[in-house]
Amino acid sequence: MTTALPQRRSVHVREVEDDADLWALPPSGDATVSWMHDGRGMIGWGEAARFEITGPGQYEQAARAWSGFVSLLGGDAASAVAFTSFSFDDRGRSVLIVPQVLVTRWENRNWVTTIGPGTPSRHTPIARPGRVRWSDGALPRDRWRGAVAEAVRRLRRGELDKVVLARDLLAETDQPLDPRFLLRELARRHPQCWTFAVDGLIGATPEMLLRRRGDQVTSQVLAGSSWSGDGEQLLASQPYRDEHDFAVESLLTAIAPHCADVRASGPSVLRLRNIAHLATDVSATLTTGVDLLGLAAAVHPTAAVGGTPRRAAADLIAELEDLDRGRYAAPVGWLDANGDGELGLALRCAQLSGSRARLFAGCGIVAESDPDVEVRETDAKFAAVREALGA
Ligand SMILES: C=C(O[C@H]1C=CC=C(C(=O)O)[C@@H]1O)C(=O)O
Repeated sequence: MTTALPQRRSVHVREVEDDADLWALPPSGDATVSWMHDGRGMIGWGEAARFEITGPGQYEQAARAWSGFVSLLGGDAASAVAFTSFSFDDRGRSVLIVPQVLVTRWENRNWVTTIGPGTPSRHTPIARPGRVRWSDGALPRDRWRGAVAEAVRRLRRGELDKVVLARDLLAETDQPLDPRFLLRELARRHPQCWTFAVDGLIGATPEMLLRRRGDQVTSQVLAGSSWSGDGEQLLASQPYRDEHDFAVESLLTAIAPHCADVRASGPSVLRLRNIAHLATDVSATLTTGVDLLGLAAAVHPTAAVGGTPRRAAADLIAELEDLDRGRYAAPVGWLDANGDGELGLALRCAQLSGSRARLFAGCGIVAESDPDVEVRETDAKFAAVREALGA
């Protein structure tokens, strides 16, 4: 684990009357973090602390790092928040960032929390990316279609029940990418989604993996998608319902040891700008006192991003996908000093680096899946970031 954890820090909270463009508040795109949903949420900048975590046990390592920082803050910890984004698996790097300045917007009121003295930095205007050039990622479209066809063969042979395969797409822009630009465009187009930014991973995810408030846990499982029509046809399709049920079942099984009074209601249809999903709402009461990160360790990867059985799906993904998922499709969000917070799945997102963006999109595959339909489903999922980049 690498850490930037300076001396004891103090926290200041004040309310500001300001309905300025929230996305223009960070002085630059670098080190901007966000978690916004329908005009509410948090945006921050600067780093009061940063933890980078690698290897096995990333959730436990992150929990230790965060509780160490919280005890350093002492009585001030109540208003501190960390933004986090996990690696999809143990091979990657997870990150936990405590912003120096945090603006929380709720019911049209803004609170600003500052940790430490804050370093004044020059404000740069939000920059547009200019022209965008597109190229293939790890697998060109037709080879990825072939990978899906092979997965379907294995599913039909009964080797597993469901697998989620993903592909990437590369964008190169005239100007260095400004995360604030992409965030603003995503938030404008996808108010129902959580517009997130952590360490250059930027997106607008529709999927709330886990929300913990005291002993209450909620989740909304998404799986089974349609980009045409109003999505009602998903409810009538047994393969889509099966694809969905595997994802719900994986979440329910993983939280069961920690919870009582588990309720699942669905599926219903969640209609988004470019796509519709089957959605099931889950709520439960915690009985073991496990914190948000402990729950994430238990549930990730659900079959919305991995598959069923989990081990067989992981093996098939490694064999067929040919992709480093990085932090795509893993938990992303925020946590507080009480172990409460929200973690979505990092979907409809891109990893930014200078003038380059790597976009990710995946699909749940079952024995009845049609590879051509799955390719078009990834196109519909890429559209969230593609449209925002091209704005
Ligand atoms: C893996 C992705 O979506 C998941 C979430 C909703 C619907 C999904 C689907 O229908 O395949 C996926 O399980 C993605 O957007 O990259």
